Amino acid sequence: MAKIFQVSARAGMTRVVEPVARGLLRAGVTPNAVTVTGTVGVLVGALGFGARGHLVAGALIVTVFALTDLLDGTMARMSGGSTRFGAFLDSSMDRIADSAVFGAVAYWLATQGDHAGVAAALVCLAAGGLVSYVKARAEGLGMTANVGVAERTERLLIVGVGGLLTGLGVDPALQIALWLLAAVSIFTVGQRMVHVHRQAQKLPAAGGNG
Ligand SMILES: CCCCCCCC/C=C\CCCCCCCC(=O)OC[C@H](COP(=O)(O)O[C@@H]1[C@H](O)[C@H](OP(=O)(O)O)[C@@H](O)[C@H](O)[C@H]1O)OC(=O)CCCCCCC/C=C\CCCCCCCC
Ligand SMILES: Nc1ccn([C@@H]2O[C@H](COP(=O)(O)O)[C@@H](O)[C@H]2O)c(=O)n1
Ligand SMILES: [Mg+2]
Ligand SMILES: [Mg+2]
Repeated sequence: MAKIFQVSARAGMTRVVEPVARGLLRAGVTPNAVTVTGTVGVLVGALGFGARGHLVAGALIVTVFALTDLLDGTMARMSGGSTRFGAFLDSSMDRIADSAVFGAVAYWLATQGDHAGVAAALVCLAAGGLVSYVKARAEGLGMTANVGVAERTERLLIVGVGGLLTGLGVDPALQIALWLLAAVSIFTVGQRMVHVHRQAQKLPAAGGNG
């Protein structure tokens, strides 16, 4: 279901993303520059606006710059230059951006004295990081873990809608979104671990490596 949403959302964005990607390449911009710029933009939106309680502005800025994540890979593929370093940079920058988003939300809730909300944001931060770690570790061991109800796009959308609604005065939308996200993120860790376990059972035993 989550995969169907991602694939169709991505297909819908292609018409916008491809001409922009072509234009940027023509202007001499590199995919890595887009990856880094997108992350800096998310940091500004999350830490500069979201953390200070400007939730609507924060959510909108984060959305615009998070969407540039679709551009870098498209540019790399168009220029025939998808690189290992680019893939590493893209994933690493995603973790920095996600940490800033949930760190900003936790910080803002702390300034409001909402300790339960802070706890929910921290669970989202840790569980979201685990979702990605499990996949990275599985891929490092030659398996896959590209499954789960709460992949990155879904996680950003849930916190984004919650932040936007709370920013517009619909309380406690952000807190509800965070607890929901904490639950589905933990569930996704489980889904990925089961997926990896099934693959590992069919493979010969590894020598060492933890
Ligand atoms: C303002 C909020 C209101 C909500 C309005 C939403 C408007 C947004 C409009 C449309 C949504 C478009 C959806 C885009 C669909 C993209 C589908 C897709 O395939 O995305 C994949 C893409 C690239 O992924 P990568 O392969 O580069 O990344 C991988 C991924 O990170 C993996 O993560 P994992 O699943 O494992 O955790 C990694 O494992 C892997 O290493 C890595 O390579 O992903 C994206 O492009 C992300 C798209 C982001 C979509 C942005 C939506 C943002 C919405 C709200 C954010 C607001 C945040 C709120 C801040 C609040 C501050 C108070
Ligand atoms: N700077 C970059 C960014 C990405 N790539 C390649 O694209 C893949 C990710 O594509 P998305 O459209 O999902 O961002 C990534 O795995 C790399 O192969 C790149 O080469 N350089
Ligand atoms: Mg990308
Ligand atoms: Mg990315």
